[in-house]
Amino acid sequence: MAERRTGAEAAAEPDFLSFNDLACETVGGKVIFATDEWFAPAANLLKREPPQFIASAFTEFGKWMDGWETRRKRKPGHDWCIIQLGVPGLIYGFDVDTSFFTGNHSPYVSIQAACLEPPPTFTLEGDRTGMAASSSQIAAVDKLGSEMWPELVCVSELKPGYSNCCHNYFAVNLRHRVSHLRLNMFPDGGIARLRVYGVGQRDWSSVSTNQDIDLVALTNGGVCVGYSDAHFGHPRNMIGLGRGANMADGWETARRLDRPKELKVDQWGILQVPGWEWAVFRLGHPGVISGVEVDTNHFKGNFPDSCRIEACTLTPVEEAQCIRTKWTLGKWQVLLPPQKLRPHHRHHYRESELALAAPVSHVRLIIAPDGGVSRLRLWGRPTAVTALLSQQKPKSKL
Ligand SMILES: NC(=O)NC(NC(N)=O)C(=O)[O-]
Repeated sequence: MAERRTGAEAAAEPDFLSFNDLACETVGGKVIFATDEWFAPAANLLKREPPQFIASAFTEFGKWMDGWETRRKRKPGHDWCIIQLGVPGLIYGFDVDTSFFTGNHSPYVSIQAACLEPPPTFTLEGDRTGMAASSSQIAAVDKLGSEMWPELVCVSELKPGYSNCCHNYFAVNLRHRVSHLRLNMFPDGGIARLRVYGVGQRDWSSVSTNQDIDLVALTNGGVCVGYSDAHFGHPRNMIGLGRGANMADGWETARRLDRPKELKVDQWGILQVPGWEWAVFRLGHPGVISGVEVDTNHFKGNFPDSCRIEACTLTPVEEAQCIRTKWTLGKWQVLLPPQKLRPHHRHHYRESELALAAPVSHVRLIIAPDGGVSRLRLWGRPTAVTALLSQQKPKSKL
């Protein structure tokens, strides 16, 4: 479902919301332990879809709620759960979303983190509504010592889930790889979603430099670091796992208002328009790109007329400067020259169609004039970072 936001809402949002949700069920995130799931199971915390409320929905345990909701505690202690991230990595911030929990939201939370190698093997299965942790689950989870994990969010008050204030954002400063979280609610109550915004960190030592890999995939550490418009869908959706589930699982901009009243095309059939939309990604690892896929899956009446891709190499300091200046600076070179696009179609571009054969660290997808793209795949080989110091040369003049 598309999340439609007002300009004021977007302006109040922290920068870390552009990063990937490392805990989402669609990237393999799962809840492996929860003390109590009486009213609604903890697995709901990681659902991709925005929370919903169905006034008439009840279960045999109480009101059906789209989140994690425990029973009103009548004994000492508090409720907590352990979440295994789908993509281990660096965490920049959280959104503890209490949507629709009013009168039953958790008043306080804290979040602790650890990097567990190898990950614990226990898991929760099936519909857990009405359940509580069994003694064998408690014995298994006790071995993790999660009570002592470092705190990323100290005990903090939550706002109830009224539509204008249901997001509780927490920025994180720790720069260590995290694979597991412990979410504590004090003392009990409900939380609709936990979004864990960060950048995946994979172990590149196991990847051969002769192996083609999708360098921009979120599972490989790719991340969106800027965009012009995300009205109906955020560009980070394009680097998610597998094919897009629906239109909401892609990048979709608003219709541009500067489109001419009467449209004209050039000799290659590409629309002549004054404006375009763009999204910039940092690759999970710098590399030479030898194959591109632009997938307009589900975008049938709203696919872009054309796209092109540019690339460059940036140091972290240069990237920070570009972000500060909203990407008005840059040293972009053409990777994929303008291409006419088709609706609901996977477009593949081979090495011979690409214009750059040097290692790059960042790419910019440009669509004209506007529209939706479901997935962007950039196949290539990771290069040693030292290779980036060699000069980038365009393959041919375009
Ligand atoms: N009406 C309610 O939501 N009550 C209870 N919660 C659910 N889900 O039934 C509660 O006491 O927190």
